[in-house]
Amino acid sequence: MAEGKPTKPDLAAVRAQIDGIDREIQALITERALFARQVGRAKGKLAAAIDYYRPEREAQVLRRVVDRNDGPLSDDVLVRLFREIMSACLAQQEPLKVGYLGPEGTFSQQAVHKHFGHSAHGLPLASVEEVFDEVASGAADFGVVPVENSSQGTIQSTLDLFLTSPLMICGEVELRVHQYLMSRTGRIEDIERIYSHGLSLAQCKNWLRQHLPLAEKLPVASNAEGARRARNADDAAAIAGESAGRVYGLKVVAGPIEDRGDNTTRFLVIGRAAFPPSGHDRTSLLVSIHDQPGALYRILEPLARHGISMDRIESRPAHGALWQYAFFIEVTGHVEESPLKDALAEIDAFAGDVRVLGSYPVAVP
Ligand SMILES: O=C(O)C(=O)C[C@]1(C(=O)O)C=C[C@@H](O)C=C1
Repeated sequence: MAEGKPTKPDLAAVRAQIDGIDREIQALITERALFARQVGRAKGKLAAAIDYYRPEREAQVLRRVVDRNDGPLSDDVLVRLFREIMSACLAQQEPLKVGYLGPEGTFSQQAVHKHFGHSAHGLPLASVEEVFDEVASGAADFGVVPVENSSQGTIQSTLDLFLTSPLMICGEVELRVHQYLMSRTGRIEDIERIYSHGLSLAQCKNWLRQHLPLAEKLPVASNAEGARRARNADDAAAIAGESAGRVYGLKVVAGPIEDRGDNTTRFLVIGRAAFPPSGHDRTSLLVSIHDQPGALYRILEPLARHGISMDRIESRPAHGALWQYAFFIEVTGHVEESPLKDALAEIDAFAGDVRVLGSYPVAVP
C-alpha cells in the first residue's frame, strides 16, 4: 500500500457495498423467518404464540451473539438487534401478550421491549397486582414486574404478591434507568410540584435537594402517570424516562438526574409455566419457616454443601400467620440440573414449605 495519508473512500462505492450487504441481510432474515416457522411446525400443532415461546433458547441464541462479538458494535446493540429478529420470527404465529405497569412510557414498558422485542403486544395495566391477575387469568401470556433497584433495594410489594400467587418466574430483565425532569414549559423556574413514582423520587434525592429544594414532591402510581399529570399545568413537572415525556408531550428540563450513574432496575418475567435449562440459570425459591429452632439453617446447609451460590435472601412476614416468616432465596442453577436438583431433594425431605417460584435464564445484557 502507498505510504502517507489514507486515501478517502469513494462514497458511491462504499454505499454500493452497503446495498449489497443489506440485500444479503434481508435474504438471510427472510430465510431465518421461514426456518422459525418450520421450528413451529416441528414443535407440533400448537395453538397460541405462548406455545412457541422458548426463553431458554432465546437466551442461548443471544449469549452466542455476545460470544461472537468482536466489535465495533457493542454487545447491547447486537443483542437488541437479534432480540428484535427473534421477536419478529415468533410473532409470525401471533404476538405474545405481555402485561406491565402502565400507562405507556413506563420503565416497565421499556423492560417488556428489551426482553420480548417490539413485536410483542404490551398490555399497560393499572398496578403490579393487576399484572399478576391478568397473567393468572390467561388474559396476558406473560407479565413483567419490577422487583429491585440498584440504589433503592428490593420492591417488597412485588415480592409479597408471590406469597399468594401460583404464578412462576420465567425470566429476568435488567434495565439501566435514566431519569429526566420534564414539564410542559421546559423551564425549571416554573416548577412548584413534581410528580413521580416514590422510588424514582428517591433515586434523584440529591439532585432535587440541590436544584429544587422547595418544590413539592408528589408520589404517584408510576412515572408515566406522573408525566400524564404534569402535562396539565405549567407549574407541574414529572420525573420519568424520556419515553414517558414523549408520550405525554413534555419538554426535558434536565437529565439524566439520577444520583447514581449505574442506576439499574431488575424486573421479573412472570408466567404460568416452567421452562427447561438454558445453561446459565437462576432459581427463585420461596421458603416458609415455622418457628422451629434451626429451620433456616437446615435449608441453607444443603445448598452450601452442594456448592450452590446464593445470590439473595430476603425475609417477609408470611401471609396470614403472626410471627411466621417467608424467605425469598435466589440461587444459581436450574431445578432440573445437579447440583441444585440434589440439594432440593434433600431439603424436600424435611421441609414441607419450599416452593420453587421458577428457574430462568440469567439476564443477557
Ligand atoms: O427455536 C425455537 O424454538 C423457535 O421457535 C425459534 C425462535 C427464534 O427465532 O430463534 C423463536 C421463538 C422462540 O422463543 C425461540 C427461538
